[in-house]
Amino acid sequence: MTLAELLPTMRSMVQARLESRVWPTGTTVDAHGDLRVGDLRVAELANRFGTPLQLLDTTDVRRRCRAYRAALPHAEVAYASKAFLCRAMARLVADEGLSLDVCSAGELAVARSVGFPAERILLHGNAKTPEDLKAALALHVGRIVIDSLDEIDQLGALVRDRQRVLVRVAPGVDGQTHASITTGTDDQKFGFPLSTGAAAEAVRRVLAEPSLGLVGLHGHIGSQIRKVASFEEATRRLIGLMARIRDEHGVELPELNIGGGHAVPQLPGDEEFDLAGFANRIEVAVHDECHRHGLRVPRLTIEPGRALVATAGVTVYRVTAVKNTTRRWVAVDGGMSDNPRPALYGAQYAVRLIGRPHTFPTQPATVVGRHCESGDVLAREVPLPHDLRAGDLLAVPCTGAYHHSLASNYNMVGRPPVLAVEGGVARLLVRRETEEDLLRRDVG
Ligand SMILES: Cc1ncc(COP(=O)(O)O)c(C=O)c1O
Ligand SMILES: N[C@H](CCC[C@H](N)C(=O)O)C(=O)O
Repeated sequence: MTLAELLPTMRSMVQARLESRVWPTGTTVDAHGDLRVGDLRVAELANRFGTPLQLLDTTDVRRRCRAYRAALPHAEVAYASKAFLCRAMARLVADEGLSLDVCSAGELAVARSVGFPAERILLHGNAKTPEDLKAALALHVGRIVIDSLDEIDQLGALVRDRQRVLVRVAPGVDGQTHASITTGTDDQKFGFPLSTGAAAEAVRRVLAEPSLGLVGLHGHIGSQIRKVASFEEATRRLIGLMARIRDEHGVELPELNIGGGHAVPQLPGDEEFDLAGFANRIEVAVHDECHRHGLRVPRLTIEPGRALVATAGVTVYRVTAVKNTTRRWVAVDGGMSDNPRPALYGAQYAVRLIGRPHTFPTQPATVVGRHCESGDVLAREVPLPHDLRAGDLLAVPCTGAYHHSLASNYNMVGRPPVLAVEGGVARLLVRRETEEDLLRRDVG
């Protein structure tokens, strides 16, 4: 055996695979704190591309796309692009044979720029603007998901030929997640409640609009939902409404879209979402309910966002200051402008020192950002080495979904770059936002 052949084996002997569910598959770390993602040294990438840096392990994304398609071979899997979108991501999703859920003319523009098959695009949104609707119609997107009675009139007036639509229903199911990402209950802004008769009324109005072709119902009950039973219950309720539509209008709808929202582990001890159990129980629920009502089985669509990209993302920060006052505050060069989730949803993160060995015991630290808000906290009281100091690198896993897409320019800080890592090769997907970028929009 040559040395080159032996090297991978020798490396794997000293590198421990990070088994934790929050890192991209195959992430390793050695005794020197050398973290490798996509077979690349993260500390080296941080030095080369600067910090904060958002890494996306595209092998991990592909693996998850394939796992979803394999688990639900007869269903349509549409990636909820709000979780993270750029051209490379849209191309990857297209290559993997998934459909795409977009929410604005902007997201549509990204999809269009890479020639994403329009037939496989769904347009969502509770407040679609005329520009959103016109862009979707100009591109001939496959389906538009209607979210208000106003939209029925607005869309009806814009459509030239005929547009296939779904009606978004709030099925009255509480997925037991954070209130700000709960969308299945009656008292929130998305969709038409089932319980009040609003959904049935919306269906009547759509059917009366000759330019709209109603093909199905849609129900997305929220995000970071752990229990399969919540999806099952929503599915059963939506099929119940399909049966009533058949009875009242003589129309059997061919599509049922139950949205996304599958939880991902945020912290190392969190449970993994039971995808196989979900696939099995939803299939059974669909068949049972359809059989009970004498309905033909509709084609199922699901719309995972977070579940496809969250775990593929790792953010790297550099420590700018360590301050011991009431507690140990560790300040980094990013913060709520690249990750507003702790402030918005109380989201929790694991944090790891990388790039150097540490022999000291850990001690609780609160990792804060650089922004002018006391709520700019990335992780509260997490164990970090006792000797942590300015200049150190910290890696935060599970930052692939709703990080770059929720990022802002608060305090005129440019958004971080997104770097794809795959099989030892790094590829810049989105470059760092510069001061020049920020000033370009300021035309006054
Ligand atoms: C209509 C719709 N589908 C799917 C999703 C994806 O949710 P998640 O990323 O939790 O899977 C969302 C959330 O933004 C949504 O609003
Ligand atoms: N729009 C999604 C939730 C997005 C949650 C996301 N913004 C996050 O950071 O968790 C929904 O309606 O369920």
